[in-house]
Amino acid sequence: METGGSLAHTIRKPTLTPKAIIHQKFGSKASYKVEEVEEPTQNGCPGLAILQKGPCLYRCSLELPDFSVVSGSFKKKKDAEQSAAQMALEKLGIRPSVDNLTAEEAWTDLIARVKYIFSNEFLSGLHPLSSHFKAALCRVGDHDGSIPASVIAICDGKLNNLCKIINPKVESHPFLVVSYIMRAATGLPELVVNPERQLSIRKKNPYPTDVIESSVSQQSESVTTMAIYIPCSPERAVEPVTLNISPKGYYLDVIAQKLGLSGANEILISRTIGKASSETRFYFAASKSYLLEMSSDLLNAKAVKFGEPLNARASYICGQDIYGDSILASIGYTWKGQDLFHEYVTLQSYYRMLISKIPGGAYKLSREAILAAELPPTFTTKTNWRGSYPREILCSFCRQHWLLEPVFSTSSIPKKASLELSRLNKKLKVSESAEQKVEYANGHDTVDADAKSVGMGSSFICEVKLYSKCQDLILECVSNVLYKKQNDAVQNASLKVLSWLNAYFKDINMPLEKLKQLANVFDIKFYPQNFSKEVVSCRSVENFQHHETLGDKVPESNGINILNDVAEDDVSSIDIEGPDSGVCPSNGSLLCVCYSASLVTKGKLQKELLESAEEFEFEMGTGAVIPCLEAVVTKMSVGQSTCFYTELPPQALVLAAAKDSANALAFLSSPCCLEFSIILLRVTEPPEDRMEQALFSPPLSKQRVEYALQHIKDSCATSLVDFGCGSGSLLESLLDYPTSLETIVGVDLSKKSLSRAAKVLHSKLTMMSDPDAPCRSIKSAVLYDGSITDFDSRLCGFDLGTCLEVIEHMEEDQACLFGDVVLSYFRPKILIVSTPNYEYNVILQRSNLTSQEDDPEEKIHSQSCKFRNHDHKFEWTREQFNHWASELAVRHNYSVEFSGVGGSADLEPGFASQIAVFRRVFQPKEDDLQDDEGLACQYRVVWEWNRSKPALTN
Ligand SMILES: C[S@@+](CC[C@H](N)C(=O)[O-])C[C@H]1O[C@@H](n2cnc3c(N)ncnc32)[C@H](O)[C@@H]1O
Ligand SMILES: [Mg+2]
Repeated sequence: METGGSLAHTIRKPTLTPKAIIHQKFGSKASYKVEEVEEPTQNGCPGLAILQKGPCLYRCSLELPDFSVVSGSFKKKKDAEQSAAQMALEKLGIRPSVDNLTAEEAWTDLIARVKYIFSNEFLSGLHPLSSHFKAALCRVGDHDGSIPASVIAICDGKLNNLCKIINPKVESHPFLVVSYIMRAATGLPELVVNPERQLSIRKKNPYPTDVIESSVSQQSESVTTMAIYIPCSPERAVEPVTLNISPKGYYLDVIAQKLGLSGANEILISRTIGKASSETRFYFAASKSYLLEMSSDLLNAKAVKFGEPLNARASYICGQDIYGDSILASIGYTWKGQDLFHEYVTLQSYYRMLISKIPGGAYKLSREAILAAELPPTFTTKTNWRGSYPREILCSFCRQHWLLEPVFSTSSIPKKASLELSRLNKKLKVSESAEQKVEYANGHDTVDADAKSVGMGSSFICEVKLYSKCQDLILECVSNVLYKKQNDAVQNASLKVLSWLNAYFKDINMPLEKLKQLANVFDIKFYPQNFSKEVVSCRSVENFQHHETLGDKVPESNGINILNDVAEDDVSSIDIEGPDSGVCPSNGSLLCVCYSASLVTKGKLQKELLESAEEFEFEMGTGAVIPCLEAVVTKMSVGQSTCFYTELPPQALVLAAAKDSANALAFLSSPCCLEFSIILLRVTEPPEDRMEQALFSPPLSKQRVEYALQHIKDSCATSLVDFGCGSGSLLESLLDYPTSLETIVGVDLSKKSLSRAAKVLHSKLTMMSDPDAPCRSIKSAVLYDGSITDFDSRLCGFDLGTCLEVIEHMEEDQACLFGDVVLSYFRPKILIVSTPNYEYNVILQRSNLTSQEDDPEEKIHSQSCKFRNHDHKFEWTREQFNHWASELAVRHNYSVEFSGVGGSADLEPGFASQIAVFRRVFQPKEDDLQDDEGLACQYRVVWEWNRSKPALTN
């Protein structure tokens, strides 16, 4: 025997203290603070208000970029520090560097542990492993306590840790633990390792009868559970199997039998899949040559070579190499008691495990909308995000792929440190914008890093790093975007990593170059070698990434119009049922739909429901659902319903969604497609509108209308043009009041909004045709499709121009361009421009927070505020707005006055909506206007109404 002998030349495993590991990982970013704690002594004096002084103890708080920990109390400062570091390591998921054992000591401990496991004392105790012994002892005539070594390997954490000290390769080759256990048992005189019995170990002498009688209480009922058989050959289908375990049977024997083996002793068992508490594992035949490995050098024991080929599907799900045919089952003994725990593993759960390996799949599962949901490319707001948060998904991804917990480091940049900031800006990748401005992500929640315009509070950037269990860096993501909230920075950085990983998994054969390019897009730097070693454990996997379109393309004549892409024309052909309620989705609004997705054969003869939801919420315009669904709902208003067809998604998704996998599989054998039926139940306006309605009476939008109305009255205006009229809310409201207006015009570039505006204006104008209607003065109304930064001579020289809550929806340079175009070419007598006052957001948010969110973290950051609507490209402070408007007025010979609605000018922080009223200083001659520009007709009339001939004009 050469047990232990080969360790004589052992090199001491360098053992790092927790503090040293923290230092390696965080350097100066880890800050320790030790404080004295005076713990009151317990010598008891009830009612005494003066604390008794006890011995002086120390407590250490360790602050890391992403979190902090506080140690317990220690007599020595350095112990407190080490303890805090240890706590931090545990939080980071870094395995404690155990008890600083050398490999040699660990080997001695391991032998002792194996010996203990076979003791009488262990059998009568409560341990998942002793439950195995008890069950195995019940096998007819098997009183020698024979047990598979692989069971010991999976059930005993202590042994596993010791093996890792002996040989770190155990981390990536967990089956080596079996070899070490076998070898330890071989050296113990009281145990028998019988090569005939493969990987089993038994006691030389049976347990004493009294010990068996006192500890073994037979399971009284038989257990039936479902498992999945995954053949090694990818050509053979994955199938459900039933495991029947009789009261006298040992479940591992039953599994072995299903695998065509003689008994439990021939089985190898994988580590658990999914949650740490799960009992879901793979079972497969141990290689006959397994024992041969035992003769090799203890320290350098190699991964065992298996005779059978790799089972690609099983290995992919497990993240550990599985050989030959295998069974996936969720069964075993736990710490909770001696009863056998079991759960059904169905075909559906198999496919769910398969898709959960991929970030996009994990997201779909968290939304319980496998066929409808997509992982959005950007994190918008906590209130609008549905499903697991990106950070959560990333953490579970790392667990699934056997990596360390991701390490997040956020840094905050205080507003005062403007110098710092601009320096940092230069270091960061700067967007195309000419100014030194950090790129906006999705236009909201990010901070304009231009030092002058940083509002309040500080801003955050976040860096994420993924490490292998051996602490090799796999990838890092350093985002160049500043966020006002720490959480947003973390979520967005996580999402970048997830998006990149997702793209990779969807196209696993992507050339390295392309993968690198994609990484650049997501601000990711990855280390291809480490990445492929850890994440790409198995390349040849079926299903999720392969888009298997079953059957042929459908001939149109089948009456099924399949939405292949989401081009406007494609979607416009679908039939929408129900009256138009006028309540329509817009980007940023939260939609609630009721939907069902079914497999239908292409002749529409048969249908199988796959997935349905009575209420499914998503944020519009963020890519949170499959593109077809998003495109279709833009055509709908609340209360309407529709039905559309898409090509089949990858088979794994269909089967993960299907409740009845057998039926779904039967369907998939003939050409079919997916049918979605949807009803649009609700549209919740973006937060801006929600806040405006909730906090102002009358609502801010109404106050803006009234403000414009006052100017119409004061100036006796006869013509009005509403720049960026949207759905025509201002124009429509004006019709409710008697005014001097004769011509009203609206311009917008959203066709959808314009058609809505046309509908409401048309019905109101025709309904109000009686001579007493308030709007009887109106002679004509026109809606134009065009951009307000372009000039159109038909809108020249109007009495009044309005541009309400529009400029902030344009890029800042476009807003400035609009200012110049409108005052130099259109030249209305009066122009009213409104836009949010950024400084007012604190107030909106505060009320919003107390009413909507109870997240303490949010509250802490309530001082730092975001834009009101994620479609906003900027929001100005009063100073910025005044600056823009005053300079503009001077340039074009206008005067300007400032005002607003919501709040008051005299009370900080001013109005909620700030307004500039420009007045033309001199009257140009009619000719001047025309001559300057000639007849430019850049806008397209989309709707027109004339009182004289209303019927002719639309
Ligand atoms: C928040 S809505 C305001 C609508 C309306 N003024 C109101 O107060 O209800 C902003 C509108 O500006 C429009 N818009 C943005 N940029 C535009 C441009 N360059 N030309 C025309 N309209 C534009 C959008 O289509 C949208 O309808
Ligand atoms: Mg707005």
